[in-house]
Order: sequence, then structure tokens, then C-alpha cells
Amino acid sequence: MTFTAHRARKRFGQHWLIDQGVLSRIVAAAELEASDRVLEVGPGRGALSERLLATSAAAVAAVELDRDLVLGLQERFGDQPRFQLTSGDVLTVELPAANKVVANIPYNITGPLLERLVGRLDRPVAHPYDRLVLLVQREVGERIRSEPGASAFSALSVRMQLLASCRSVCAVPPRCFQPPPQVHSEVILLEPLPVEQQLAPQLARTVEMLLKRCFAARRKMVRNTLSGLLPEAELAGLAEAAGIGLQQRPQEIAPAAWVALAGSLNQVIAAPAAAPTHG
Ligand SMILES: C[S@@+](CC[C@H](N)C(=O)[O-])C[C@H]1O[C@@H](n2cnc3c(N)ncnc32)[C@H](O)[C@@H]1O
Repeated sequence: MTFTAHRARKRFGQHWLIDQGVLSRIVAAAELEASDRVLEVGPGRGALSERLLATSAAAVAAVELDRDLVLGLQERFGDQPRFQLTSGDVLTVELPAANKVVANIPYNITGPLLERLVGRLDRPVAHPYDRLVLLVQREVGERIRSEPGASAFSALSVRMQLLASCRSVCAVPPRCFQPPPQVHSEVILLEPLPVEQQLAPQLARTVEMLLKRCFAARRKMVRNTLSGLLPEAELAGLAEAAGIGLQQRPQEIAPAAWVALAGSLNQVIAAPAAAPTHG
């Protein structure tokens, strides 16, 4: 099937990016050099692939789920040795080797895709990418990069900001796509932390436990959601040392403070109870 005969499929989240200015912003944010190998998720009809191939990058390795588009992409770029195409689901295929990711992603797989490409606090990726430039739904972009105190600040903000430096590249309104989606979008830039700066596994597990407990009831004070972990006076002491007040709500607490609290909780929990003294 040629691209002209192909109708955009909703179930694959197909919205073609047609705004040349946004395509340029995405490619510029990737800062591609001759040594870079780019993973492109969902090349679609190849608008972004073409722009990536026009850079000096060593390779553009694309993964596309829609078999009809795979045929069209082979026709369009098959004669370019720097273009490598994998047909399949990006969530399950063996990912081609790459050090950067550039993608206008299908919004319906945002969560699992971020988990696969950036990892989870308690399951970080073994070889983090140097950078990821992703076109995501605006609300997701806001949640990823927002700061403590903002209404969009969530457990996702804490998790992502402990895994990567996160910032916005540009806003992308629906008219930049064909067909236009119902929602606004945003290009975000993620620069994952190197392995040596990732949280140690036990610390990561405790941060996860705290986030799950506290953000499950995001309007409650952490005094209530954390009660039961330790006697309140002891908890207040640890929280204060971490820069947290027990009257705070979870969305007011910075990523570093969650880590500090998790670290001291681990110490208290791991410390053997003081031996009784005999007179
Ligand atoms: C929003 S479109 C972007 C297309 C193109 N990159 C562009 O900017 O015009 C998302 C693309 O991801 C593909 N896709 C959807 N789910 C996928 C999956 N699980 N694995 C790989 N590709 C997928 C769709 O077929 C579509 O081509």
C-alpha cells in the first residue's frame, strides 16, 4: 500500500506531523552528531525520518507497528543504508542499538514506552540514552517537568526528575498535525542521569513506597498518609531533617526531599533495636 492510499489509524495513534517548524525544533533539540545512532519510534510516513536522515547522524533506526506503513517506508528510504527499519511493537521488539531517541510517539502507549526507554526508579535501564526528544500530550509533558507546588506536580514528576533532567522544547497545537488530534501536545527533552547517579535499589524501592502511599491521597497531609510507618514524633524528626513538614501535601515536596526521607527511613528500619542494658 502506498502512503496516499493509507488512512490514518486511530488505534495506532496516527497523527502525522506536518508543521515544518516543529520538525526543525525536534531535530535541533536532538543535537545530532556523526557518532549518534537515533532510535525513532513510530516513523509513520517518514516526515521526521527524512529530517533525521538529513543530519550527520550515523544511523536512524526506526520501529513501526503498522505493516502497511513499513512497506511504504521501505519504498521511500530502502536505498538509504543509514535507515534501518524494524517492523513490530516498540514495547516488545528487541530495540536497535542507539544512543538517542527522537519520536512523535503514539499517546496511547506513553506510560509503558517511558518505562521501557527511561526505566523506573526501582528498575532503571542498564544503558541510559544520552537524550530523548519526545512529542507527547501536553498534560503529560507538564506532569513530567513541573515543579513542587504546581498543580501538575505528581508522582510521575518525582519519578522522571529522579531519572532524568526534563525540560520543555516547545508547545505543539493540534493544527500542526494531520489529522489534528483532540489534545494539545508538547515536545520535551529528557537527559537521563548516568548509571552512577541513579538511586541505589533499596533507596529507590523506599522512594517508590512513599510516592505510592502519599500520592494515592494527594490532598491529604503526609502526617496522615505516613502514619503507621513510625511513631509520629520520630517521623516528624526524620521529615524535618529531610526538609519536609508533616502538614505538607505530597505535591509540595521536592524530589530530593523524598530521597532524603527514604534514606533516613531505611536507616531507622535497618538499624537493630538498641540492646537492653542490664544494671
Ligand atoms: C503520532 S504517529 C507519528 C508518525 C510520524 N513519526 C510523524 O511524526 O508524522 C505515531 C506512529 O507510531 C506508530 N505506532 C503506534 N503504536 C506503535 C507501537 N506499539 N510500536 C511502534 N510503532 C507504533 C503508528 O503507526 C504511527 O506511525
